[in-house]
Amino acid sequence: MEPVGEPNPDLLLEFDDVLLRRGRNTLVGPVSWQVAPGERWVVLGPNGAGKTSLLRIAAAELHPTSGTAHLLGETLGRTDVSELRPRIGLSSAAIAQRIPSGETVGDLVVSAGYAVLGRWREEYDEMDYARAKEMLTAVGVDHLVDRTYGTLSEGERKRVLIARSLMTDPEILLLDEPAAGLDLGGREDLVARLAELAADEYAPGIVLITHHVEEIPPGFTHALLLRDAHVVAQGPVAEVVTAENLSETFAQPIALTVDEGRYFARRK
Ligand SMILES: Nc1ncnc2c1ncn2[C@@H]1O[C@H](COP(=O)(O)OP(=O)(O)OP(=O)(O)O)[C@@H](O)[C@H]1O
Repeated sequence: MEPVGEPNPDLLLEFDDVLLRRGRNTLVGPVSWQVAPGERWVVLGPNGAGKTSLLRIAAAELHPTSGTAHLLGETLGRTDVSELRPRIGLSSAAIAQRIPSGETVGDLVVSAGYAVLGRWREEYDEMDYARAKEMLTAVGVDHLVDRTYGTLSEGERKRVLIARSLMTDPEILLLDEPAAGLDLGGREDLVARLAELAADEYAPGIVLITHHVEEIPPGFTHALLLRDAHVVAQGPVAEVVTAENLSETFAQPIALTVDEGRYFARRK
């Protein structure tokens, strides 16, 4: 076996030749990737490119088949992931599906601090609820605190999930397609909130997955483009999100417009 290097304590994520296989399929990699504090990354790629699989490794939910994944100064496979996970904020469709529809928004956000879905046997104190309210305010849905999750619109749900993933004051925030299923207004609203979060110097490092360049919030600093499990390009967003790189990533000729920090793409 290759010797495993020590993690760099100054990085949030450090992937060295990370490869994920299931049977004969390579879902990810090999990917070498580093995310430093303060960076805001967007991971872009077509359906099936391996984005969610990559994010699940970053969330300590999957271990690489080979290569090394260091997360928050720990090495996957050598550390207790139950201690690592509260330090990682994750919002994904898989989490959303597990939420009981009768759960109130307040309880749902507060329970993140206890790494459980549903409040069931736990009792939370006022400080927890005050923090939950703060997180809901940060994404503009504090007025929904007493509503049940099942009664929320898709856009409201997405924002509540982001508030939930911020509850533990994570060192890194991982958002898997937060704008999926939103209408134009909902998307624009979410992009604006994420741009605010990106500009907040106290916000954690952020990795956001999307299929659409229109969903890249202004202020995001870096991009990684994935196609067929491979990295097409990665680095500073303006250098990476280009018509040429997008054409290669999506396997068709793409024209790109950049306007006031926003990106717009169409097929040529
Ligand atoms: N357990 C598994 N066994 C075999 N193949 C899998 C498994 N899980 C995922 N895959 C395949 O791996 C590939 C990457 O999946 P992944 O969900 O990471 O892609 P994605 O880029 O997030 O896609 P999408 O944009 O459609 O959500 C897909 O082709 C998927 O079918």
